[in-house]
Amino acid sequence: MGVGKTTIGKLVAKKLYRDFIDIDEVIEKEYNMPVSQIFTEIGETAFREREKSIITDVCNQKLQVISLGGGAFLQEEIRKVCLSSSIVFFLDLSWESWKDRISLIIDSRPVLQGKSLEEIEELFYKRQEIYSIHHSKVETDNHDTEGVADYIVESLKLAWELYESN
Ligand SMILES: Nc1ncnc2c1ncn2[C@@H]1O[C@H](COP(=O)(O)OP(=O)(O)O)[C@@H](O)[C@H]1O
Ligand SMILES: O=C(O)C1=C[C@@H](OP(=O)(O)O)[C@@H](O)[C@H](O)C1
Ligand SMILES: [Mg+2]
Repeated sequence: MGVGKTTIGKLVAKKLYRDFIDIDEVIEKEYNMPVSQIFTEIGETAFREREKSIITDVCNQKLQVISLGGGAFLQEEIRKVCLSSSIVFFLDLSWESWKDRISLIIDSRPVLQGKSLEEIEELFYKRQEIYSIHHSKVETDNHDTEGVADYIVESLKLAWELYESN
C-alpha cells in the first residue's frame, strides 16, 4: 500500500504506449464509491472476491500494465494467475521510508485504519514474505516515481532484447 503501484504503473504504461488498468479503480467505478466505503458498506470479503475475479479476467487479456491493490497477492489464486500470465514487479520500500508515507495514505486505505503504528509495522513485515514471490524486484527508496518507471521500462526492454536474440 502506498509504495507507488498506481502512480508508477500509469507512467510505465505511458512510456510503453500500453493501456493501463488499476484494479482498485475498476472496483471503485463498479460500486461508484471509494475503496474505504466499499469496505464499510459492502465488506472486505466482497471486495476481495471482485478483486480476484477482475484480475483473473484482465490477466488473460491483451498486453497492458496492471496495477494491483497491495492485498491482492495474499490470495494464492491471484498470485498464480499473475505469475503465469504476466511479468510481476515488486516495488520494494523499506519500513523506514514507508513509515513516513503512512500519513499520505491512511485515510484512503481501510486496512490501516484503527491500527497502532506497531500493528501497521507488524502487517508490513508479515506481508514481505508474500511479496518475495515475484519476477523482478525494484528498489524505490530515495527514487522518484519517474526514476522507478524508467528503471522498469529499461529492464523490460533489456529482457525483450535478450529474448529476441535467443
Ligand atoms: N517514489 C515515490 N516517491 C515519493 N512519493 C511517492 C512515490 N511513489 C508513490 N508516492 C506517493 O505515495 C502515495 C501513494 O502512491 P500510489 O501510487 O497510490 O501507491 P499504491 O498504488 O502502491 O498504493 C501518493 O501520494 C504518491 O504520490
Ligand atoms: O493492501 C491492501 O490490502 C489494500 C491496498 C489498496 O491498494 P494500494 O496497494 O494501491 O494502496 C486497496 O486495494 C485496498 O485499500 C486494500
Ligand atoms: Mg494503488
